[in-house]
Amino acid sequence: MALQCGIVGLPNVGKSTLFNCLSNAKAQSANFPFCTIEPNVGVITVPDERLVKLEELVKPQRVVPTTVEIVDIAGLVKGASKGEGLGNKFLANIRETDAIIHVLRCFDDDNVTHVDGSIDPVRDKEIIDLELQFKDLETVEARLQKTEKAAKASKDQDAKKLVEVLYRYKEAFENGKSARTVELTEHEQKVTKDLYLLTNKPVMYVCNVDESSVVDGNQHVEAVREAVKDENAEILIIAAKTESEIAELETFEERQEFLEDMGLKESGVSKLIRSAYKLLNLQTYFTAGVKEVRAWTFHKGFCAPQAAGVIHTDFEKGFIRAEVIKYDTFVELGSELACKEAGKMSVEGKEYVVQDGDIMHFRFNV
Ligand SMILES: Nc1ncnc2c1ncn2[C@@H]1O[C@H](COP(=O)(O)OP(=O)(O)OP(=O)(O)O)[C@@H](O)[C@H]1O
Ligand SMILES: [Mg+2]
Repeated sequence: MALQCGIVGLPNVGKSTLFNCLSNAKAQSANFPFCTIEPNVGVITVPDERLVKLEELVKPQRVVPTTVEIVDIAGLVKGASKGEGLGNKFLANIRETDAIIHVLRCFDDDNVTHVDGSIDPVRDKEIIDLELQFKDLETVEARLQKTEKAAKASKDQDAKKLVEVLYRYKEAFENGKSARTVELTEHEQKVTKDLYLLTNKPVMYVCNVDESSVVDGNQHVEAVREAVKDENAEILIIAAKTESEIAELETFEERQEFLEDMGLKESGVSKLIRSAYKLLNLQTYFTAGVKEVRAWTFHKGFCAPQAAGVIHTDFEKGFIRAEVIKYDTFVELGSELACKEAGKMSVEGKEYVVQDGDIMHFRFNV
């Protein structure tokens, strides 16, 4: 279930720099547009304080965190949807991701070229949005051509519904709006599921700023905030270049000191990883044995057997029940045994919807 977040933006806005801070794989970062051509994929550990706490309490032989995949995609330019600047290839890369981290250049630096000659993140965002919308319009029109006639002639309600939604999408794109602004009922979602529209993917924005703007932002960040205020999307302010320098420091203490000097408690990329995880609609449950304390990723809304299947398919097939302790209770009482004795371990069946932070023990039979 490896879901991916793609880092998207214009060329030279700091995507690879950000990716480098995230991953140990050093993506090539340089001051010329189109430095990245093949997408770099990083499997990135999700920082989770709960895991640290559980380690203290359980003292296991090892601790295994959960991960999220992030892909550094090449910069898109105006005309990408028409194939400009290897646009089609890069758009295909975006289509393969499950969510978008849209990086916006919010730093002034005459030494770093901007493809459009000036710093204007709102304009930049619109360029990217437009290209993605153009591509989606193409997808929608192609689908209409294929299905419209047949849908009209048939009694198939799903097909009719599909055509109706396709027209709503078309109208949105023609008005410069993204697919995610079109609200759909459950049925409508079902019939349009296989469209895989680019502008339907969840999005968050990263304002890439200079070191001095990292706490309070700057006028570019303000402009972005204003421009996306109706999107209900998260905005993170990160000084990617500075963070990439911090990432080079040897020890955790050195890195922490540097961050504190900047006025930060934790690195921007740490926040970013957690936000990416949330954007993908992922949550974590734990297993906490003396051999191993481990974080597991599941989709929000998974029932216990599905969540068990993340560990092993046998766990799902032979699922009998799950024993669940809430994280806060575990920390409060200090051990599984104490929770059991206090009657704080619940026994749950197939219908149980697993919650973020649950400490799980699965009973199964194969
Ligand atoms: N916050 C920042 N302040 C100043 N310079 C920065 C900042 N972030 C990145 N840079 C610089 O901008 C240049 C471009 O960065 P990077 O290669 O990461 O861009 P990119 O978005 O990956 O570009 P491409 O689309 O061409 O792959 C590099 O020289 C990098 O050091
Ligand atoms: Mg790059």
